[in-house]
Amino acid sequence: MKQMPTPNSPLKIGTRGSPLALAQAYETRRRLMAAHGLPEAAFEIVVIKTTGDRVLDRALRDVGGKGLFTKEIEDAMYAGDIDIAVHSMKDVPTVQPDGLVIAGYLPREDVRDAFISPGVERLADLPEGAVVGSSSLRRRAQLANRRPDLQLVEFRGNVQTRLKKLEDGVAVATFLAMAGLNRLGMSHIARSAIEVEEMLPAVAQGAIGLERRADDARAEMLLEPILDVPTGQRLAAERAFLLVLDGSCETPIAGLAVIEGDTLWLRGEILRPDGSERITGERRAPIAEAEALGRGLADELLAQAPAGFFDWN
Ligand SMILES: NCc1[nH]cc(CCC(=O)O)c1CC(=O)O
Repeated sequence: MKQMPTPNSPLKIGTRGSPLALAQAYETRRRLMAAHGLPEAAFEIVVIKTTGDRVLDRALRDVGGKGLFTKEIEDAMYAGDIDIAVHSMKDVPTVQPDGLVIAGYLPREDVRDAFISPGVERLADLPEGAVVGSSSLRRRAQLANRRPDLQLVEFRGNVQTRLKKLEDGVAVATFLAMAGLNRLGMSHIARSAIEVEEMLPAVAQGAIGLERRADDARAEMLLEPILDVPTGQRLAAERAFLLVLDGSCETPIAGLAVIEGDTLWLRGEILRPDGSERITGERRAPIAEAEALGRGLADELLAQAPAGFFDWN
């Protein structure tokens, strides 16, 4: 007998409370309802506040530690307060906590970064010395590398806060993931999408992961029909790459795998935090060798990086 959720015993879906996190949880619920022909009441959305949500006054890399957006959610999963957790995979550490597994992923959204500016159409059109806002270490390093003339200022907060800063002239442009904008129905605020050849995205950008307890047979059965296999293959290569480099969302590492027939094509990049140096590479391998592909490319890049490459200087 399959154990389907009922209004008396709904499947509890844990998420952060940000508008993007909620949109991702609703999308997950919508897909589960459609896949199983179940009513909305079979799924309960439970909002959890994380350290990353509480700390708004500092750049997150100064708070320290990994998983600033995931730890409290995982604790709720252990406690049984939630059954599955919906994550932006870009923010999920590569080392999985004991007893929890990423069951798989929803179909991946646009992987590109968005260029957002009231007055400038494209990244390449920014005038000499322009002030741009970003708190992402990856984007800052990539911009400093490509355009050493630009002035970088810290930009945190939600989309509205950032747009207000642009309106107030604090900076002439900023950057967000296209995926988040699309999921929020806000793609119109992107002035243009930045092609991946111009700015390689973060590992796992645009991918939503679904986590569950390793021994939860009901959650496993319910999630199975909504998981996207190609996204899983791409993420396997990208996350293996990231694991070797020991990075997280807050290190200057970029990586993107795409599928070409039965082959995975992985591009990767590491930068000095100040953008003064960039090491790139690419490799192809059969899909079945996704993890070896990721590790191999990471080793190749690390072999070219002098000691202290990731240190601040
Ligand atoms: N680090 C925050 C974060 N985590 C995931 C997304 C966007 C959505 C995604 O990549 O799936 C964002 C914001 C951003 O980079 O604009």
